[in-house]
Amino acid sequence: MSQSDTTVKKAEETLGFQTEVKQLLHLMIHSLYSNKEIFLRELVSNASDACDKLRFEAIDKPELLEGGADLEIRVSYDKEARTITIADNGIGLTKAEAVANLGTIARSGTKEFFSQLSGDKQKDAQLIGQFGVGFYSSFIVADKVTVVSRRAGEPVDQAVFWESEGQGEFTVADTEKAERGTSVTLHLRAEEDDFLSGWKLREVLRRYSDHISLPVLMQKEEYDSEKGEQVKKDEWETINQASALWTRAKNEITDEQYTEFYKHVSHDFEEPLAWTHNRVEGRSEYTQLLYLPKHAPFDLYDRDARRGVKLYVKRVFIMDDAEQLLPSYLRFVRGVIDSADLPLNVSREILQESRDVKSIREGSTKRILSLLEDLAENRPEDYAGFWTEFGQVIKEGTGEDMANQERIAKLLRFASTHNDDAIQNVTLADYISRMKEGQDAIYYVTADTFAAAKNSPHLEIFRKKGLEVLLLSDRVDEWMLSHFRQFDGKSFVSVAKGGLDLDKLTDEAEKKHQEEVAESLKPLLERLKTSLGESVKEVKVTNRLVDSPACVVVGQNDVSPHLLRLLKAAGQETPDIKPVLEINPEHALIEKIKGTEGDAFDDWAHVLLDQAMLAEGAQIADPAAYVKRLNGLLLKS
Ligand SMILES: Nc1ncnc2c1ncn2[C@@H]1O[C@H](COP(=O)(O)OP(=O)(O)OP(=O)(O)O)[C@@H](O)[C@H]1O
Repeated sequence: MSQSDTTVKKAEETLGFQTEVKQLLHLMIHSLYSNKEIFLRELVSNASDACDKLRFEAIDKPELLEGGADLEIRVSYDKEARTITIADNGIGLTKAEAVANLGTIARSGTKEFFSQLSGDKQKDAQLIGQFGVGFYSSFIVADKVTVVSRRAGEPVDQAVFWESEGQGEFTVADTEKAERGTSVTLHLRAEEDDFLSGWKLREVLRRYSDHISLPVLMQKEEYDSEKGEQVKKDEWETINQASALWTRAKNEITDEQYTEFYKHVSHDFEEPLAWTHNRVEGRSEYTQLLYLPKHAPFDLYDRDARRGVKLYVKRVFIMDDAEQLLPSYLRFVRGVIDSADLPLNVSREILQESRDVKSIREGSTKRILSLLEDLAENRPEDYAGFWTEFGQVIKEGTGEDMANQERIAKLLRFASTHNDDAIQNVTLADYISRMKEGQDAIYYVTADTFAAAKNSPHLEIFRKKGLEVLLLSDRVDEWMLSHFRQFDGKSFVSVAKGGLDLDKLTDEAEKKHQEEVAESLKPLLERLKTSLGESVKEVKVTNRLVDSPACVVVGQNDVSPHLLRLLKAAGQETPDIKPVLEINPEHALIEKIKGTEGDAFDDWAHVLLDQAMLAEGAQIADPAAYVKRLNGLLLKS
């Protein structure tokens, strides 16, 4: 007889799953079948979290322990009924919590997650893994799941019964439960008999629960020669090490255990990229076990996303997502920090002001930076993968963490004209080692896209002179450069701003020639300014162009056009900055314009300006007028 048949049930009602749950269930059953064992990891992980939560709540309310402080997880199976049960004596669920937590997904990033699914099983399995499968993974092997739970502190008859076949709906009812905590029973699908074996369950559970600090128990078994099979005994035995992984000595922990622990704390499906495990003594005493994930979560840029690491105080779980323990630009780091100094009743507010937390944050930041430096140095391919996933967030660190700015700067990777492709793999040290004699600045161009940066007319003279330019097209770049002005004594200089001083890189004969040309073009410059009026601040001759007839630049201290566009897109007020039009005296079009008069000259002047704006990636004030003028000129030529 199965559990649901024997349980007292009152006020039974049937409710529908949230649409997203239905979608997730369907996808999971189809995509994760080859990883079906993970349901055990997820359920044991939930049971362990539930015990952690109880231990924490019991600090203030010891009565919640109801006299039983030994927290544990029991796993059993029933061959006849074809069920597996995972039971914990943790915090438990009320009926309302069961309906909310086991019927919906209320998580940031849910929408992005569903929009990224492709229908390709392997890719989707990867994505689902990153998203976190949790409790619902039970349905990979079960065609019915029954949960009976009582929240710690509630009376025996205030327990909840929850059951579902994982299709569209679930049933909830009031019931009774003598022991506090949660018991999850899986009614296995016909083809899942493998799991109905003490040997098989032990094998999988050892792998998935060895890092958990709570004991995981199973009934002892003995071979009965009369029956010719294993028989269960009344005695239970602990099948895992049951000591918190981070408290063990490094040399006693295998990579597999580190990896499993990561999956437990991060809810990630994949292996971590790297980790660092240290016991820190001195001003502040704590243990840190911190991991770098391989892939960025969906909600890396979501303000409400969960971030941060788990905080323990003397091995007692205190809170998830303790974001104060690491700076925001390291928000992707997962793991555990166990402090020996903080009080057990520490709150998020206290964390914000605590000196111990400050020293933990500083220490942990340094450890992560060392881990990244080590990765960059010794596992460059892995670092390249890391950079693709998290590089933009690391760039935030240049402004957020001034104390470590130099170390962060060395971790940065850029695209540049040296390779001319979008892969960000140039370090600032690489750039500096290739600087030309007389060059004292690090040149860069910012644009909305890599293509716009790479094809910017501002780069022409740099390409001609063989000067390398960083090609910046991440949203965070402008922000970064507003905080990060120098590296190794060299300033960052935008190639798109006025006052570009290439003097030292130009020889005397060339300079003389430029001066003569500029002098001879003075009348043309004045005519252009008169024709363009208030649309431009000034018209000048430039030596920065090679193939293009003209470009627009802003003053050295003005906001760049690219930043202006970002600000506008973000709905912010923007200063009204008029560009300077710079013309290329060597270009055939400029030669041609010189000889025109009247309306034709006006048309040329405006076409020149609008083209320069377009090449910059800017919008022009009157596109229709531009097209009309251009067509007129084309017809005449
Ligand atoms: N054994 C349990 N005891 C008490 N509450 C539980 C238990 N199992 C699940 N829950 C509740 O149900 C919620 C949903 O669980 P689920 O495993 O789906 O997601 P999760 O653990 O929060 O996140 P993730 O998807 O990242 O694993 C949990 O957050 C918890 O509140």
